[in-house]
Amino acid sequence: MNKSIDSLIKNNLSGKVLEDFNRIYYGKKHHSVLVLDSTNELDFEIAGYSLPAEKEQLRQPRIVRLGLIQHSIVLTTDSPIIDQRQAIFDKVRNIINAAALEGVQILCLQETWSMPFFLCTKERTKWGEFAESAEYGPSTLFLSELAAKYKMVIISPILEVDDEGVWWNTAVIINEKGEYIGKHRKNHLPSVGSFSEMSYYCPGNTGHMVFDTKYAKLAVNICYGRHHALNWLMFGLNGAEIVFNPSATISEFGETFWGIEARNAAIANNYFTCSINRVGKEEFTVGSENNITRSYYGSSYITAPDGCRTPSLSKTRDGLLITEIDLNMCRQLKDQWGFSMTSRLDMYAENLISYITNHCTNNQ
Ligand SMILES: NC(=O)NCCC(=O)O
Repeated sequence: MNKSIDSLIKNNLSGKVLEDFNRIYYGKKHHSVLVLDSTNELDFEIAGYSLPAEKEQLRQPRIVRLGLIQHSIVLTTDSPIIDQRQAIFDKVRNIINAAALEGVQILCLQETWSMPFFLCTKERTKWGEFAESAEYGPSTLFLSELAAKYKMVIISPILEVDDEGVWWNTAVIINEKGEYIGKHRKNHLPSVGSFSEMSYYCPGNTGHMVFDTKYAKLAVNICYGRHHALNWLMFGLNGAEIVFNPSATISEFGETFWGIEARNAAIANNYFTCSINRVGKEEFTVGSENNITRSYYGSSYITAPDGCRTPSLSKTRDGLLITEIDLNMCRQLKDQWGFSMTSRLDMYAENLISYITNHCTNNQ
């Protein structure tokens, strides 16, 4: 089924019933739709919302415009690597230009955006030239120019190869001057079904970094890390106001979880979460005749600390989701719920140490 729940609801409910559904499912504030300047003849979906905070007497709103891009690959995966990458660059440049027109200040791309997700083929050598330097690779250089041109912070998840030739699943952070300011490497690697990424790279060694950018304190939780609640927790403890979850996942793996895990993390950690999933079909020929086909379901969306969320982008189309948020909401929800006071971290730390000690001892 290629219809998202959002489109099914919009096309089958109306009036008071639709209003009640929206209030309960999305939360009270989500439907403030942004008026967009972009023209209609774009060849991708574009949608804009706002997730406002309560007005305060002493603090001005801290309004930031976020942009999430989901896109398919352009050429077939047996095309020359340089052509595949350039075709994706050309598509993404077009969408970033539209994001700039709409005033996007922080933009996030999907997991390993500048290549097909060949990590399902169990092959390495054939695809090795997609791996690139985090600081100086073609994807970083391409986006740095756009970041400086549009004064946009850009999060660029890529396949990194470091100076020792080791691969990592890495999100590069580029600031609004087009400067490389750091990277986060994927903490949790899947070994489930056709997702067996441990044969490609190591679990990340950058911990839970939070990047204090011009517009917000942000962190990145790459794809499979969304299933690990403590992964989300640590970004929050380190001060993140927005956590981006660039992903590449298919319906067979937890599409029912997709709208739950990042939304729950936003509520539990009093920050915004941004869920970006790859979209479109990708076909690989492995060996002489084995073909692998995968379809990614997009459905990117954003959740606020109060649990209100935007509708998802399409399950099948390239898309740009623009959302205007007020970062004051993070503190407002911290004050309202007092999770940092009631969290009992010392108790959990003690119990975790004891579990690990006993568990590891038993396993030796
Ligand atoms: N890229 C990735 O980590 N996919 C794992 C499958 C999932 O967690 O949905």
